Amino acid sequence: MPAPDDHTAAAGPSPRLAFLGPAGTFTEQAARSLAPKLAPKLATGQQASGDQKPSVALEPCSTVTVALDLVRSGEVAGAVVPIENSVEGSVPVTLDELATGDPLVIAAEATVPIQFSLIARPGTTLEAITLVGTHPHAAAQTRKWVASNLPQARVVHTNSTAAAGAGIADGTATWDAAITSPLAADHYQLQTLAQGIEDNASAETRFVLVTRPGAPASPTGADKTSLVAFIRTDHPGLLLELLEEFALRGVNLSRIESRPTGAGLGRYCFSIDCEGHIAEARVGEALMGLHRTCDDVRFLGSYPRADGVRTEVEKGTGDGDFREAESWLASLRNGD
Ligand SMILES: O=C(O)C(=O)C[C@]1(C(=O)O)C=C[C@@H](O)C=C1
Repeated sequence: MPAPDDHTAAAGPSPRLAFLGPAGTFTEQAARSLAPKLAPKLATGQQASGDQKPSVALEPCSTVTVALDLVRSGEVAGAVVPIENSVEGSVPVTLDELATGDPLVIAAEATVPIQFSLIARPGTTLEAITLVGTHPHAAAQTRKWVASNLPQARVVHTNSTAAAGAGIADGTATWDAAITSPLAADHYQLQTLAQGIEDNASAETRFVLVTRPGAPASPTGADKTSLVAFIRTDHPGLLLELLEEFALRGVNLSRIESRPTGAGLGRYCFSIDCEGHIAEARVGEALMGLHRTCDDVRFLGSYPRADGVRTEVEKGTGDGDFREAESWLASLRNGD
């Protein structure tokens, strides 16, 4: 179990929220914004009147796997982990952890704009840097800047961006500089050698709040549903059939990607986000269709979209349309 940082620790009965740490990760920023969703009454870090502790205690973890295992074992109420970056794509470890092991669900999502800084011990010059530490997603998002400004340097991957900064601060790092969030420089008392070094200035990462399974929050009209479909047998048109379950019911997909199941070469599952809530008929019917035709469907939660964009319900696919069609069918069956 990682030691909580002093700025995040809290004693007593506060619910605990794990996140990919250490302090200063982008995930910590997301965890702070998602914490109120775990304990809706009080926000993280907000001191209640008198001596009361912050409502949610943030628990930095060394990896996504460690954070999610703490949720599975019940040691924490939830975990915030990165799932998708607008430049580098999905975070495979998160998709795979959610697709396997004891079931977990997504309760909420948040997006964080991503800007990177190059940080090092005070006095370090760009010319002196031969090794740079950072998270693989951050390395991919700063590749061009590093090639132009640190052509002599090699990049080594760390568990998170802040872990690379922490390593320099505590003297355990083999690297001379770290690519981190701008906040990490202050936290680890390192010097910012360059800021805004991201190759794409509008990059953002989506983070999810993961909990043990429970009833999803009520529909808001601007929701997303996540699931993993494990196919039965590979055959021509399989992906088309899967997509048809959604298309026929007017359900728009916001993400679909195949991931290996680990059972052998060519054995894949599909990780899917679609617009809408499982409580809505068209989404429920699409899931039932998948349930009938797939080997297994893992429901990963229905939760409000971070961007608040309301789902456009196509004509003929609203809950009322499904109800009307059902009563029409019943009347035919009853001979009315
Ligand atoms: O290392 C961090 O600071 C993280 O929060 C992880 C993470 C990621 O997994 O993509 C988050 C956002 C950035 O894209 C880089 C790294």
